[in-house]
Amino acid sequence: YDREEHTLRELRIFLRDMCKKLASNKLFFMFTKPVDTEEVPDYPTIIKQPMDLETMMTKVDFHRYECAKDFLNDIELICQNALEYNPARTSADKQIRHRACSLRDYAYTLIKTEMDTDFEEKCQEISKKR
Ligand SMILES: CC(=O)c1nc(NC(=O)[C@H]2CNCCN2)sc1-c1cc(O)cc(O)c1
Repeated sequence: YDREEHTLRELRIFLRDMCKKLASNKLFFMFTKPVDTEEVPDYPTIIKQPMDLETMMTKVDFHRYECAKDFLNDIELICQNALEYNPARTSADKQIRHRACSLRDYAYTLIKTEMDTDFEEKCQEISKKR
């Protein structure tokens, strides 16, 4: 099996583990599933590109991520969406913004500490060529 496909398979295994770790943290439960537009009808009028951890797990399976950077871009999207949808100075909005920033920092740190730098560089090289 060619070396590049082996590298990308290893990346998918790593990213599924990242998704699982993030989604299993109670702090991030509100980011684990798509926002329910029945419950929150004004959400799609404000947030044009929704993202959540379950959708990210599906994207891993559909080979939509070729490097950790692409994965972290979607984490960034989850975070930005929450900051945009919860701008108020109320404690409710502040807490959700804090959770969103924690998700972002936790994901970056997890990847930085658990992923080999050379491996990510190899993935980015493959991604650039495709
Ligand atoms: C993820 C997110 O951005 C989100 N933001 C919310 N904001 C509010 O409820 C603020 C908005 N300003 C006025 C006071 N309420 S609720 C919510 C959410 C929580 C869940 O448990 C599941 C879910 O799908 C979405």
